[in-house]
Amino acid sequence: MAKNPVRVLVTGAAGQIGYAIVPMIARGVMLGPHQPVILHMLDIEPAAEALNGVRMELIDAAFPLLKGVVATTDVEEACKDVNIAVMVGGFPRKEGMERKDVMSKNVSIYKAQASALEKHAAPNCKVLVVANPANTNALILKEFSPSIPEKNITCLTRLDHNRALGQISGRLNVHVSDVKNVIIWGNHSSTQYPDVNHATVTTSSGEKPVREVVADDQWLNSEFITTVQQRGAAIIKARKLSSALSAASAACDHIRDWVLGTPKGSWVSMGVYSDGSYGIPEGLIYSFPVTCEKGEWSIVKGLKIDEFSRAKMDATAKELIEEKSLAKSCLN
Ligand SMILES: NC(=O)C1=CN([C@@H]2O[C@H](COP(=O)(O)OP(=O)(O)OC[C@H]3O[C@@H](n4cnc5c(N)ncnc54)[C@H](O)[C@@H]3O)[C@@H](O)[C@H]2O)C=CC1
Ligand SMILES: O=C([O-])CC(=O)C(=O)O
Repeated sequence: MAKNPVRVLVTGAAGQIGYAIVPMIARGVMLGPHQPVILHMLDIEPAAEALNGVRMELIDAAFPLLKGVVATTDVEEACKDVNIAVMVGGFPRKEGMERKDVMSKNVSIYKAQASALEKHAAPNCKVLVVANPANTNALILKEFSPSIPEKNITCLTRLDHNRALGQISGRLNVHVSDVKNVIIWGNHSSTQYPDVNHATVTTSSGEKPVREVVADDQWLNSEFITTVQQRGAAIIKARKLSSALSAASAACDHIRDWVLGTPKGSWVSMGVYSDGSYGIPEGLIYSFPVTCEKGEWSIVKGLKIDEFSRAKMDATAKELIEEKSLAKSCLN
């Protein structure tokens, strides 16, 4: 029997990430090759003509899975009955800025869009916030949409997770798919902590700890971490624009694994509402290792945390607490 289409909202759809992600969604990269979709695209009035151009291109691409397109500048219309909301709309940072520098512009957008989602989205809509500062925007969205279950509001740290996998696979000269279970802890910012202490690599003699195979703690504890933390800035420096194809691809990975499940024996990183696991204060959207099954994520429990990791996990939590109060002051 033909499956009912899933309605997927992309905000900021006329922007760079929007332009990269909508064809991925329409081709089944996000929800699988047998799941029809209806795309809802939102942007603001100055981008209306460009948004219409994207709509025309989607028609011209004749995607078999694409059963409809809503392209609008009306947030209420955009949110109507959506099952998945990918929140990309906002202002990207430019060279020399930290992600929290776009805070005042972006948190007010997330406050406003929270109520539209709450009123109009389908029950159990899954929300992924991509726009920066991603964790804090997601927290604001959560606070202003009290009827959306907190488990349904997440932010994107999968790009950082994938960047970490990329760095390890490059260093070991192995396929990226042979490396798994890195962790991004904390904020999607330069304080994030990319942790390889539980990561493994598949070798000809079986699965081995990444730390043992890399055999260079000095590199793993310094250059590897800063490369992942600063990768967004390096892309901005090179492209004069922030990451878009990798961000779009990571957003598809995030939703796909959340909806369809993570492979047995592996986890991914997602920014989720802290339940106090690993001593991280509740009331923050913090990136944890998670597994997903039947459309629900769960934090991987019981991993051993050494002193080095503890300090880094606490430092990024501290930054999120500061961002939270800065965000609240921007909204006053
Ligand atoms: N979490 C992550 O891993 C990543 C996050 N980002 C963030 O994603 C966001 C989007 O990046 P780009 O696509 O490169 O930016 P962009 O500037 O190309 O596109 C953003 C779009 O959002 C639209 N927009 C602005 N206000 C809006 C509103 N109130 N409602 C709907 N749409 C609105 C703009 O008109 C524009 O078309 C930025 O905040 C960027 O920093 C970027 C890369 C990775
Ligand atoms: O760095 C930025 O501002 C864009 C972003 O979030 C990333 O590439 O990780």
